[in-house]
Amino acid sequence: MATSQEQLKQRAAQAAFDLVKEQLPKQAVIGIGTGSTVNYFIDLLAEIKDDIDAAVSSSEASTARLKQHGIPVLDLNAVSEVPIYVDGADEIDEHLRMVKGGGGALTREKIIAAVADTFICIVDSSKQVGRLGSFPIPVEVVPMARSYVGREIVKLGGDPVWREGVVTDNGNWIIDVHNFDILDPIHLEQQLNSIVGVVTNGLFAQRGANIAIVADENGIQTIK
Ligand SMILES: O=C[C@H](O)[C@H](O)[C@H](O)COP(=O)(O)O
Repeated sequence: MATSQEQLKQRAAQAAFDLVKEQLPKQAVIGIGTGSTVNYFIDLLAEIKDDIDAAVSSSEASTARLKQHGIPVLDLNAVSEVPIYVDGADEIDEHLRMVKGGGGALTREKIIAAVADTFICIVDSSKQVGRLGSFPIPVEVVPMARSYVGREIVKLGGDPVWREGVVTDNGNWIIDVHNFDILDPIHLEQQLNSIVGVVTNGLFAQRGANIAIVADENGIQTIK
């Protein structure tokens, strides 16, 4: 019987958990991303909650799940070192650059990723792409700038679609940008960031992952 996508996500989370158990220093703070794949990881992390100091979390949803398991969550401002950050992705390429933010958590994710020494990305193989951009690029905007940012995105060649009704944990809105032809993800990430009113965007190219754990039908592939 074919392995379901949920089973693959679970396997990727298990492989990351095994790696974290081996590599995370005792009583360290671990960075936790957001999404259905990371949820499996959080559930496993509960097994070693006494061996870690606490977590820093990229969303209210992950914070709630961590706390349900009795894992303390610290404000990032109280933390100077995050040795390992574990998160999923919507797309990942061979250089471990990613598109993230399908769940709207991109800004806090990018902040924790910036602090972390090692970013471990956990995905099922459907997230692997030759070129980023089939998944629309999420852009978090200050609400009053939505239309302006949309017009600027059109000038860059993208088709902006407002994710109407969604408010991020930071009180902002999301624009999903379709049809970008992404030849240089780092350049586009910078261009999007330089539009006034943009808080952050879901291209994780300047700071990609250090390790990708990819689960497919045949097992686990670890890419560094
Ligand atoms: O905002 C959400 C995050 O960037 C997620 O890490 C990403 O959308 C992948 O989520 P999932 O593991 O549910 O596919």
